[in-house]
Amino acid sequence: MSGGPSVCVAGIGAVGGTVAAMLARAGADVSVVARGATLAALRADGLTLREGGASFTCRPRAAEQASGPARDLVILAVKSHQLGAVLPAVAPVIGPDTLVLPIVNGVPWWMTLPGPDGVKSAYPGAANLSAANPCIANPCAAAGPIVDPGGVLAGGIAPSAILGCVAYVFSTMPQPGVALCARQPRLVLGVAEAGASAGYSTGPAMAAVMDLLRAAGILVEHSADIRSAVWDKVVANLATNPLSVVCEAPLGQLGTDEQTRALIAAVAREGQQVGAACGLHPALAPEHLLDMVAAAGGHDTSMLQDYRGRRPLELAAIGDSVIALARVHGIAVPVTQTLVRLARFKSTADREK
Ligand SMILES: NC(=O)C1=CN([C@@H]2O[C@H](COP(=O)(O)OP(=O)(O)OC[C@H]3O[C@@H](n4cnc5c(N)ncnc54)[C@H](OP(=O)(O)O)[C@@H]3O)[C@@H](O)[C@H]2O)C=CC1
Ligand SMILES: CC(C)(CO)C(=O)C(=O)O
Repeated sequence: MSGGPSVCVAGIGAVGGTVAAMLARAGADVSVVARGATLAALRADGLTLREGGASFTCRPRAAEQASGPARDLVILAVKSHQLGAVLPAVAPVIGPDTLVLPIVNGVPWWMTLPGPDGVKSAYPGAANLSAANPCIANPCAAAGPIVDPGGVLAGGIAPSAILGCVAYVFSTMPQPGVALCARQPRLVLGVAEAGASAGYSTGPAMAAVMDLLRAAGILVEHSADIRSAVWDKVVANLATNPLSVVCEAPLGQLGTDEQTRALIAAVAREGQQVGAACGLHPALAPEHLLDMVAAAGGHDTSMLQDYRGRRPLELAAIGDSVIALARVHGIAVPVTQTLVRLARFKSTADREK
C-alpha cells in the first residue's frame, strides 16, 4: 500500500458504516457499496457516525456496484450469509495487490479446519483451492458448505489476499446512513491462509492495513494464531447471540441474570470443546466471557438487531457451522442446538406472521 490508501467498504450497516466513516475521517480515500434505502440516504445526506456526544458526516462515493481502479483494501462488512451476493459488487475493484478484510462474525469461509481424519472432504472450493494453493490441504470440510454454499467465496477471493479478522464492535444503525458506535471498535488481525509459512507475504501489507485502521481510531491487535482468536469470538457469539434473540434481552442483562449466565457458560464450554477438537487453542475462559457480557450493558447483539428488524438471522455461520463440526468430531452440543433451534423457530415464525 503506497501513497493515500484507497478503501472500498461493502455493506454500510452498523459495522461498515462505523468503519467507513472512521476511515474517511482519517483521510482515507473511501468508497462504499450499498443498496436500497441506505444507498439513497448516503446519496442524499452522506454517511454520519455518532459516537459519544460527537457526530461526523462524510460523503464517500456510493454505488450498488464498485467501479474504477483496484483498491488497496476491500472491507466486507455484511452478514455472513450476504457475502456471496455482495462479492460480484466488489470483484471489479479487487486487483492482484488488493487485500480483503472481512469484518464478519461466525466461522469464516477461509478457515482451514481438519476433520477427525485430517483429510479434506467434499468442500465445494476444495479442488480449486488445493490446485491454486497447495497449503490449503484441509479446508473446513464440515462447515465450508454452510458458510460458503457453492464455494463462491473460496473460488472468488485468493486465499493469499485475505486478512483474518475478529471484530469486537458495538455498533448499530438506527436509521439508514447513520451509524451509532457505543465504544471504540477493536479488531484482531492475522494472516488468514494456511500458507504464511510457505512464502505468502501478507505480513508487510497487513502491517500497513493495521496502521491505517489505527490512524482511524480503531484499536487493532495482531494475532499470530488468528484461527484460535476467531474461535474465541465464534464461541462468544454462539453463547450470546441466539440467546439474546430467545430472551429478547441486551447483553448486560444476559450477563447478570443467573439463569442466562448458566446457559452462556454451558454453550461456551460446548463451543470450546469443538474448537479444541478442531486443533484450535481457544483462550477465552467462560468466566471472562461472562464478565465481558455483563459489562456490555444495554447493547443488543447484531442478531437481536436483525430479529427486531425482522431480517434473517446469521445462524448458519454462528450456529449451524459449529454444530456441523461438533457432529464430525462426535461431540454432543445439546444446549447449543436447543438455543439455535429456538432462535431459528422464533425468527422464522415471527417473519411468517
Ligand atoms: N453490529 C455489531 O456491533 C457487530 C457486528 N458484527 C458482525 O459484523 C458483520 C456486519 O454486521 P452489521 O454491520 O451489524 O450488519 P448490518 O445488517 O447492520 O449491515 C449489513 C449491511 O450490508 C448491506 N448489504 C448486504 N448485502 C448487500 C449487497 N449485496 N449490496 C449492498 N449492500 C448489502 C445491508 O443492506 P440491507 O439493509 O439492504 O440488507 C446492510 O446495510 C456481521 O457478520 C455481524 O455479525 C461483529 C461485531 C459487532
Ligand atoms: C457481541 C458483539 C456485540 C461483540 O462485538 C457482536 O459480535 C455482535 O453483536 O454480534
